[in-house]
This record gives sequence, structure tokens and C-alpha cells, in this order.
Amino acid sequence: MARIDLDLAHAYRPDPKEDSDYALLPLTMSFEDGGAYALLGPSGCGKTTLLNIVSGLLRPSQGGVRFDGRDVTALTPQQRNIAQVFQFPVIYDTMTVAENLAFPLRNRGVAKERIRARVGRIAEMLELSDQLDRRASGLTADAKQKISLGRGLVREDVSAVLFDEPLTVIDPHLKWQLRRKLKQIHHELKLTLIYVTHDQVEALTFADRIVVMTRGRAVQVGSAGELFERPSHRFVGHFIGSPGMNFLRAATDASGALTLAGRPIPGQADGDVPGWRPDGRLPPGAALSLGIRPEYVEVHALADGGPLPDGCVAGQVERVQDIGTYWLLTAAIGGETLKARLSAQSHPPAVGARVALRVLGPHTCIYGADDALIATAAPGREERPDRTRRDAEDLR
Ligand SMILES: Nc1ncnc2c1ncn2[C@@H]1O[C@H](COP(=O)(O)OP(=O)(O)OP(=O)(O)O)[C@@H](O)[C@H]1O
Repeated sequence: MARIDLDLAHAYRPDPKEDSDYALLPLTMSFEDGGAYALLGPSGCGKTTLLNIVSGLLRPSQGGVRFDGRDVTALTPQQRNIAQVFQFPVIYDTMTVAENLAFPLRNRGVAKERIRARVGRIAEMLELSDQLDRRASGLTADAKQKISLGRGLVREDVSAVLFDEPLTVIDPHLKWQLRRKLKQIHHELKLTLIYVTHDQVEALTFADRIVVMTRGRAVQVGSAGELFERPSHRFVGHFIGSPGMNFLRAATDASGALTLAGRPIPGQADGDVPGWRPDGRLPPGAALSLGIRPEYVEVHALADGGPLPDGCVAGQVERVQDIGTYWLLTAAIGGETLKARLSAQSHPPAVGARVALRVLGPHTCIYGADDALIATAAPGREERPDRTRRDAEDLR
């Protein structure tokens, strides 16, 4: 196993000038020895490029790669001692399942007894034990991909195992089982795993740390809880969660108090809003964006002409959807919309009702004009770090 350090950029075209010429903009990042990582982002954001640079299939146009401090930039995947699992099964049809699993070990001259033990263990983990003597040619695509996963995991001496969307061909139910299985296998084998996916549920279930990428940039590296609670960039807030984070156009007045549509959000002067006190002074007179996840928006009835509760904005209910495990309420606030996830046991307000929506609280995030996080609630606020993993379960 190895610690992997990257300090690089990559452009497929020669002589890159603008950001858009780069598949990967300059980045510095480390994968800790024995960690389970996911590279997550939409199509074309640079995930495969990054994975291929780690494996040695691609040489970065700038900078380099270090394994345990050693410069491996010019080395091949074999020399780097990398195992890879691709989208589609790479196995030998004429061999049995056991022979396929044993292949990477036999290639390296591992002793027979050791091979038998390791193949037995991997087959057991992947529930392939009863198929070990079957010829691979007769197996389903799912079973073949399981063998590919097994071949990737069978060697104990690899620097890292890299997965490029390995569950694409897998049937949805089995996909769910395998995601959990891989997590369990990581805990047992303690291999460094890097897993490319565009599916947030897959990333959040599998990885301890997730690298969120967009347009050639790694915008945040964090645990599921960190990405959910404190997205460091608006893209992360939007991409993680179902639905993603709400963003409202906001500003600060001369004293640094937050305003929406030119009106101060009530309660800030006294610090009365429950759980809300920014962890730094907000710049006065700035154009900002207020981010709050649908899970954390509180919805209260609002009497005509009645005062707005602290930390709230006024809105009108546009839509209420029954999602099964929760209600999804959409409210109009001036020209913008805000979504709130309400408990399935609650009685949501009717469409057309005027409501107060609490947007300031312990989970509010404030973003600057460049979409980067500039403030959250100061410590001491209520934390719900397990939320994302639970949400990932809801989505499956
Ligand atoms: N061999 C190549 N030559 C030129 N451009 C490439 C090459 N491979 C990828 N690109 C471009 O580099 C950018 C990043 O591609 P990459 O395949 O790394 O993204 P990705 O996030 O893995 O996408 P996907 O999920 O669709 O595989 C894209 O704009 C893509 O068109």
C-alpha cells in the first residue's frame, strides 16, 4: 500500500492557455495509505483523466505523481504496482472462476498454498465460493464483473486498487449489495482504494473521503458529513443531496447584516436566530448567496400581516409532493424558489398558503460571488454528521 501525492495539471492539447484547455486544472492532493476514496462528478469533469494519471496509463502534461515520496511519474501501471477494475469485465472465458482469481497471483510467482488461501478468502467475500470450479464463459455479466472485482482485490502487495465505474453493468439490486460489500472488504483488507463514479449514492456509501470534481477542478475533498454540512463551493451543495442545497440571492447591508430582496432577515441584530451566528464578520455591502439544505428549512404558518419569526423569510407554497419517506414542499420567495423536506408524519401546509421559512440557523452556509464558502454558523451549533449517509440509504 502507498500514500499517493499529486501535484499536477493535465491538458490533452499542446500549449494550453485558458482554463477550458485543461482536462485537469492545477491540483495538489494526497490519498492516504489504506484510505477509501471516491472521485465524484458529472460526465467530462476529469475523473478518468485523474485516475489514469494515478495508474500510470497517462502521463500528466505538468507536474508529477509520488508514491510514498518516490517520484513515479514516468513509471507504467505494472511498475507502480497498481491493480485496476474497469467498467466492463476483463476476464479469461476459458479459465474457471478460481483460475481467473488466481491469475494476478500466479503471474507474480506466489506460492500455491498462499494462492489457494487468498482466492478462497476473496471468493467468500464476493460470494463466489460455490462457483469457483465453473468456467467463466457460462456466467452472467454480473458474475463476470464480480470476478473482475475479485481480480482487482486479490493481491495484497499492490500500491492501490483503482475502480473506474465498476458497477455500471451490474443489475440494480446486486449493485446495492456490492457497494456495501466493497465497503466491508475495504475494512477487512485495508487496501488503498480509489473509485470513480458520477453517482453520489455510490460515492457516499463506499468512500471515507470523496473528491468532488467539476470542470477539471477538485472543488472539495471531504467525508460525506463534511460535504453535506459545509459544502466549500456552491457546486458541491448543488451536486450532493436530493434535492441539492437551496441558494438564495442575498446581500449584506453596511453593518454586515444579511438581507434578502433588500430587507434584513429579522433577528440578526440581537443574535436571536436559534443557532445562527456567522463564524466570521460578513463583508458589508457584498453580493452573496445564502445556502440551506431542504432538510434544514423550517416551515411555519404565517398569519396575514403577522410578524416574521426570527431568521425567516416569507413565501408562498407552490407545490407539495409526497415522496414516500418525506414531503417535498416548494415555496416561491419573490422570484426565487426554496425547497423544504418535511417529515412524512407532518401535516404540510396547503398549496397557496403563506408561510415563514427559516433560512438562518445552525446549518446555513454563506457563499461569496466566486461561489466559495465564506461563512457558516459558529461552533456550538447542532451537528448532524450522519445525515448524508442516511440520505444515501433513502435514495437507493
Ligand atoms: N484522449 C483524450 N483526448 C482529448 N480529450 C480528452 C481525452 N480524454 C478525455 N478528454 C477530455 O477531457 C475532459 C475530461 O474527460 P474525462 O474522461 O477525464 O472525464 P470524466 O469525468 O471521466 O467523464 P466520464 O464520466 O464521461 O467518463 C473532457 O472534456 C474530455 O472530453
